[in-house]
Amino acid sequence: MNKTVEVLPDQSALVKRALDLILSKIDTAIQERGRFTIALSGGSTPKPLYEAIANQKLPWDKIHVFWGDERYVPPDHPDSNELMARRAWLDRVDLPETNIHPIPTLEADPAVAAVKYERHLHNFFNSASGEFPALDVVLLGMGDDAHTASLFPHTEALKVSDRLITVGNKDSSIRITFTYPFINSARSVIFVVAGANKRPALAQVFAPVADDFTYPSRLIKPQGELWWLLDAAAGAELPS
Ligand SMILES: O=C(O)[C@H](O)[C@@H](O)[C@H](O)[C@H](O)COP(=O)(O)O
Repeated sequence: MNKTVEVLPDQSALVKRALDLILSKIDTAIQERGRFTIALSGGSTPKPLYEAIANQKLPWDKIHVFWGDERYVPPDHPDSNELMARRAWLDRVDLPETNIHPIPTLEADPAVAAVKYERHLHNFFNSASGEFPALDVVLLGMGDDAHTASLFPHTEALKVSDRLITVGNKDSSIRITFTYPFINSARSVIFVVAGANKRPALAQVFAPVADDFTYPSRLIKPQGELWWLLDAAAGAELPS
């Protein structure tokens, strides 16, 4: 694992750095493999980043967008990560609809939706059950409880290591999420974290010893690149 931690002076510098890093990953992926694959995170932090990506001139037909997690709500629900990304980015560019791979959230049983998404991923990457295909980038946020994607502290989703996709939960609200081994199969995992409220969780995630199930972002140890992009409010107290 090749880990890089960068603390940027403020949120706009954080967004600019994340944009530049993602643009470089897009160039490399398209040069090397003819396409770029990214899994998006939800929440509030990435919205300005998605808006900034939408302002770029990019080979949209070579870019494929997935989601690393999703709230189990219809795609037109205000809490939907898909809706946020479409409004901030995808609806504003000529990215073909066939390049947008949302997590299904209309099945009565979320477990069926998880299996469907996993099957879709295996078909897209031409991988077999039991294999963990590598996306070019998995973009992650981190909650103030050190959760990432929808891998929340002390939940069953943290124990799933033989699937790509599983059902998660934040208290009683159901989520669909990448498993931590699938996140770790990415070529690059990029955390974008802002705000002083994230400091205590970051201290635990970066501590030499702490419980992974209490601080799930500690489980993210990709064999590829691990980037932590933080604003000063979040990263000020981290040991350099
Ligand atoms: O569905 C979600 O909410 C996200 O995928 C989640 O993992 C998010 O990244 C963190 O909760 C941080 O959220 P903020 O960026 O809003 O702090």
